[in-house]
Amino acid sequence: MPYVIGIDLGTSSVKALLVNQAGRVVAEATRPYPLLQPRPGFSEQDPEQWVQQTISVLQELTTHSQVDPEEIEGLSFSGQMHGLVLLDQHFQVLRPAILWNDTRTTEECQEIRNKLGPRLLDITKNDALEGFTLPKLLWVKKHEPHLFEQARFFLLPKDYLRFRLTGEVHMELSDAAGTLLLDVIGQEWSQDVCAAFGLDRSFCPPLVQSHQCVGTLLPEIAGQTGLKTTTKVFAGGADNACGAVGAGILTPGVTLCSIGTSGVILSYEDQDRDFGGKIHFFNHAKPDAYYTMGVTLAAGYSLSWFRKTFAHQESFDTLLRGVEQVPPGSRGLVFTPYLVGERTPHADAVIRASFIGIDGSHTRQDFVRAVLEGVTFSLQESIQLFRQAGKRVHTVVSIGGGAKSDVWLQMQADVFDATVVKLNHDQGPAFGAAMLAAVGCGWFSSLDECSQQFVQYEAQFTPIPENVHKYEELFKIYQQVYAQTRALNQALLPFR
Ligand SMILES: Nc1ncnc2c1ncn2[C@@H]1O[C@H](COP(=O)(O)OP(=O)(O)O)[C@@H](O)[C@H]1O
Ligand SMILES: O=C(CO)[C@@H](O)[C@H](O)COP(=O)(O)O
Repeated sequence: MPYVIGIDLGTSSVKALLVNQAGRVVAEATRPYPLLQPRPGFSEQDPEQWVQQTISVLQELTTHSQVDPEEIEGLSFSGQMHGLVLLDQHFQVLRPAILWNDTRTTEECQEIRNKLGPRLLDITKNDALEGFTLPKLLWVKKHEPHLFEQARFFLLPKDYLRFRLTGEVHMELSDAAGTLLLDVIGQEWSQDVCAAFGLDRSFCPPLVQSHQCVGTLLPEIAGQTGLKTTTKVFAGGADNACGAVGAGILTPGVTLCSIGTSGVILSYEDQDRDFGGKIHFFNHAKPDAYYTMGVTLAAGYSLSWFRKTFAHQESFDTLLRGVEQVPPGSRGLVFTPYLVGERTPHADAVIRASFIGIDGSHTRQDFVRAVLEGVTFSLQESIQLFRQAGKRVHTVVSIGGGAKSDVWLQMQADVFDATVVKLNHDQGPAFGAAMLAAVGCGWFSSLDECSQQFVQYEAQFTPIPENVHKYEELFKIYQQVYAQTRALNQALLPFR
């Protein structure tokens, strides 16, 4: 039977899935890599680690799965968005990648808004936010001119990984949408934006569609991974676009909640819509389609930060043990997840997280539940924006590491007041990447057709009316914390 591989280059780890023609996951492998935080607000990774850990997960898939590598027809990618990988004329990486959750670029964002005015929204469909790629380019130009002088072009994380596996340089459309250099509706690099910031068009790599075949594996990569030089490589998509594909979000109606390092609420759009930059608007991995999205910067990261800081050797399952016994509201403890600043609905690089209401009787379980609740409230702020824009949010497909916990899934149903469903596997974006490879290989004529066979839901969580009511009250309290801690965090900034 033929197989495909989906690779998700996440922020905490790379995951790879081996998927058969019936859409079943027959093997999976994961390898972590560290987040480098040299200064508060800085967030970087070493692209070489992405490459080496990907080779390692592919090796594991071919070694442990018993599948003949000849039968693995193709592979594709999903990747953390917006990260800047700067390359010189010899394709050498010039500095560590600056990631999506890095907030050093507030000044550059203002410069972009000032220079482009309303054209920014017309062309790119988005506001200038610290996480996006263009502000990062301008930051390097200003603060590291000696490096910028050597730069010939830039790539995004999974596009760099694909380049290292194939030797071919491209950027894929759904990810290019998050650079602030793309004309999102025209689906081409914006000459206007490039010119406004003195960037030569050759700085932006050739654009490709998600399901497009861009080459095959380099001989040394085939040798190291156990795959074949004939394995076809398809472009792939932004992790949230791939998460939507993997969750079957290919028509309007159903909403996506993804809790990875970030947290995302996403909704399919079949045409251009104007949200005034309040939520992101990007190209989907499905041709000529789009999606809207609100982002919590530290969603799963809030839980992993808590674990690293207060329960270092424990698994997430152990950490979460007993939280179902804690009542909604964590006995009067509220957490806001602003560990690295925030995006939606408060685009604010200075705000930081709080626990409000700590009582001498609170236990660790209360704190853990408060973290889960705070992250979920933050996602509810995006759901509220969607509902205010006239969208009906009645069913939410939940994916990402956070969907591994049934307690968290039930909490999502109660806070969102919507039915929450989970997939029959726990790897949404990697599965979406595998679907792109399946369509690219010609197994299906479209992603919609592939989705009918591949996407299956396993469990459903319905809102518990009593909890919905409690969370409505608690959400009002949660929402006050941002405004009430803003000035305090401004004052604390010099001490960070
Ligand atoms: N068993 C679990 N229960 C609840 N949350 C979990 C569990 N395992 C992982 N997570 C959460 O998922 C996050 C990682 O999700 P993942 O989708 O792998 O992220 P990324 O794609 O950014 O690397 C962790 O930071 C953690 O908060
Ligand atoms: O910045 C965004 C979306 O705009 C993030 O969603 C990144 O794409 C990272 O994703 P995860 O690693 O959390 O899946």
